[in-house]
Amino acid sequence: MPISIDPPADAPPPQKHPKAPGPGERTTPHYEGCRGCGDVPGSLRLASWVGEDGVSVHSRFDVRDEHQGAPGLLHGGMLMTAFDDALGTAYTQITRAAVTARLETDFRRPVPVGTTLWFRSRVDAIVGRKIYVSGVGFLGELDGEVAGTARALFVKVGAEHFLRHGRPEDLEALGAPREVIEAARAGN
Ligand SMILES: CCCCC/C=C\C/C=C\C/C=C\C/C=C\CCCC(=O)SCCNC(=O)CCNC(=O)[C@H](O)C(C)(C)COP(=O)(O)OP(=O)(O)OC[C@H]1O[C@@H](n2cnc3c(N)ncnc32)[C@H](O)[C@@H]1OP(=O)(O)O
Repeated sequence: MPISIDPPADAPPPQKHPKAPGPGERTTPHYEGCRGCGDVPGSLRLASWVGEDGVSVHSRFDVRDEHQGAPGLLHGGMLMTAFDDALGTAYTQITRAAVTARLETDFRRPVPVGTTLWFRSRVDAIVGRKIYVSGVGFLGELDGEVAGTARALFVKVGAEHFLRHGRPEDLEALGAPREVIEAARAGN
């Protein structure tokens, strides 16, 4: 039985981080090696901007041949990747690193190759380490026909999460401080 990811009704509205970009500005990838939003081979190259309200985020994903699952159609897992990244980008405007604990996606319309998918994502609540985020994906234009919807729970983690489970060389490429990389190499 999955644990509920319904946001608590009485949680205060999330406030954007003071250093986050303002309305209409492009967001930066959370990690250049990310296959969702980084500028690397195999990436979906999701691009995101802060919404008019300064808190929500909208994102663009151009669906290409390499994203097919069935002939001429977007793979469902690729759509989930796009949602994961779009929803993740929404929370990074508000708070520090967190990882996806649960991601629920409803697939409402098939998405043909050549489509531009647009997403609107917002943080619904933050309670302790738990970040509740939801989003909608639209065919062709923001607020166009709905291709899918998603909800996610992200759980805040510290640097030790990446040190313990990731690879030192990736931390190095990220420009992490020397002591962080050495600790990772030593297995601490
Ligand atoms: C040093 C350099 C650092 C560099 C950082 C660079 C980049 C940052 C990276 C990413 C973040 C940035 C942006 C995000 C953008 C894009 C999205 C991509 C994100 C991903 O692609 S990320 C990969 C996939 N992801 C995982 O690889 C997670 C694997 N997993 C775990 O690592 C653990 O599972 C963890 C940590 C999640 C929890 O473990 P834990 O031991 O810390 O905490 P615990 O289990 O106590 O859960 C705490 C509370 O969350 C509730 N909870 C937990 N899981 C739940 C579930 N499934 N459903 C409902 N509720 C759940 C519990 O019920 C409890 O709730 P309560 O406190 O109320 O009891």
